[in-house]
Amino acid sequence: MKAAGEVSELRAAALDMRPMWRMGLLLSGAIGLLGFASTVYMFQVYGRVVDSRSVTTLLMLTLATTAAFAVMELLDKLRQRLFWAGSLRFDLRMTPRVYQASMGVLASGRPHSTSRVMSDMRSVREFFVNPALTALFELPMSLLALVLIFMISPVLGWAALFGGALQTLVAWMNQRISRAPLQEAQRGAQEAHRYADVTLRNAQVMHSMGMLESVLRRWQERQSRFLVSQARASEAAGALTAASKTLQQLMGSVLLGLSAWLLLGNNLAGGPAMLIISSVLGGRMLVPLTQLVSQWSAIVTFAGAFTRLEGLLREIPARDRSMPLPPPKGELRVEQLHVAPLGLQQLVLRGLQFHLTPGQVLAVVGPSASGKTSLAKALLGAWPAQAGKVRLDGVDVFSWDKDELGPYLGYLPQEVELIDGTLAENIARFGQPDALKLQEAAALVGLQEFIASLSQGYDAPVGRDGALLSGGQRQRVALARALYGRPALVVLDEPNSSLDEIGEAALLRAIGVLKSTGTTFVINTHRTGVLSVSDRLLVLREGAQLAFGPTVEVLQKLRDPSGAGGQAAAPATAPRMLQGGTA
Ligand SMILES: Nc1ncnc2c1ncn2[C@@H]1O[C@H](COP(=O)(O)OP(=O)(O)OP(=O)(O)O)[C@@H](O)[C@H]1O
Repeated sequence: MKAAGEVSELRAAALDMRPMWRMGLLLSGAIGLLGFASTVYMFQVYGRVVDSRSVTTLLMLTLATTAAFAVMELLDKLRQRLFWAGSLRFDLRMTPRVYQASMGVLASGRPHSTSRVMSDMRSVREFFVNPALTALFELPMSLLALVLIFMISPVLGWAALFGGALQTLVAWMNQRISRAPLQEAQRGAQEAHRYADVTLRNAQVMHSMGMLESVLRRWQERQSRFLVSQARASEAAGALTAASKTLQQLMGSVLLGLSAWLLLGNNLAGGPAMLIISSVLGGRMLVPLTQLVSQWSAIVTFAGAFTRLEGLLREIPARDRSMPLPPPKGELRVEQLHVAPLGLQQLVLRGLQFHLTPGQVLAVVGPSASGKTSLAKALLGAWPAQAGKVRLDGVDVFSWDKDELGPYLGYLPQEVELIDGTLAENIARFGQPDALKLQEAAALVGLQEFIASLSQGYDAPVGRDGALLSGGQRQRVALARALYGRPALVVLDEPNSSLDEIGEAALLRAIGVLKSTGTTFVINTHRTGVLSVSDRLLVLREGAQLAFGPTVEVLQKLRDPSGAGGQAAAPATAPRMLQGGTA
């Protein structure tokens, strides 16, 4: 929860641009004042020129007014540029942070649309250059116009104020009427977006199993729901936008009529010129309000996007970069760890407690859904602990800055994800590839021959999601990425699921090599091969720690809880235990 009075990151970023807002206000003031040039011109023509009948005066006044309009145009362009630059600055500052938060939610496995988040970011960025924002900056000029009308005649002033109140009422009604359909349209858009995202990710499965048509039908249903509510929302907002424009025009005529009436009764100071001036001022006064009404859907879209982004950033807080920590050595301590998936309350791990020294290999076993992947996510700091801690060299991994900690961690997820790019880029985690480290990682997982056989070698593309590689090759590349640079802690989630015998032998060899140089391993597995290189064994069941200790001892205990059996029989129990049995 956000503490009372605490400013959200987005608001803070906008507030940090105070000089730009101030300049925007100043420019809007100047533009607004110059906008009165036509009124002044009119006043002067009716007064000075008509009285003096001087063509020179008329010419000079015309020139001065034209110059005023030229300057106004220039200032308007300047203001546009200022807000464009502001939107760019805001975007450059906040997009990486929003992207990181979005990735954080994605990593948690929750349904989430990054493209929706990016479209929210675009809505916020584009609001900087929306006429509604300019209208907000021009509101002080409305006030000035009102004061001038009051100065001409209080009767006109009150009439203008009444018009302003009516226009505000229209804006309020607009907000009331269009809020629900606009929100519904936004929700619909979000749902259609998310659905499109998910289906795009699963295009291969859909295509090969002929699911395309039914999926398309479902998407169309969502899309048409969104389009209908959008049309409803625009219709609701549109009706009042027309009313607001009519009101603005009517205002000019009402003030003109009232001024004429005042003039007939000799109650209008300034004479006939004031007829036109008050009418023009009345119209001008309502311009920003009309603009706000006509841009209402943009305002609602902006507000919705802003609130959603604030929620996202609150959920995935920025990590503290203030104190760089020394590189970890790989001492892993898990203390009374309770974990729930990111954003949820339901615990999937309860009370885990173990300790690994640098260079130790831990095998984590347990039946499906016992919490192995959840533990991997918690160890990497992707899921926060609800209670307890995961400490790497004594430091809580969740609060450790990911960019700082990342190079010291290796992770092979259960579902291998490669990124469109070259082999070198993927293995080197898209950083500046180091030739020696690349070769070492490739050799460790037995990939060097395959890479040498490629005409482009390390520069060969892997394709989208690694589509140009076989399943086993993808897993080896991902494994090489996890081992690149000899991280202090490597977490492997089912590393041998797509490996053949040679691949598995290479994996066990790689673990042996890096273990001897101090890398700590945590390996989730359903297969027994890994047990031959593991020092410790953790058995999970339904999110709880069933056993932890030296591999042979745990196996022994599981086989013979009374402690009567011999050690030699232990490995034979492994296959059953990996399926979820305890003996
Ligand atoms: N993102 C999530 N949201 C909600 N529940 C989740 C999420 N991820 C996992 N779970 C739940 O957490 C529990 C443990 O899942 P986990 O993936 O950690 O098991 P596992 O031991 O790795 O299973 P497997 O061997 O099948 O991969 C399951 O009951 C699962 O439903």
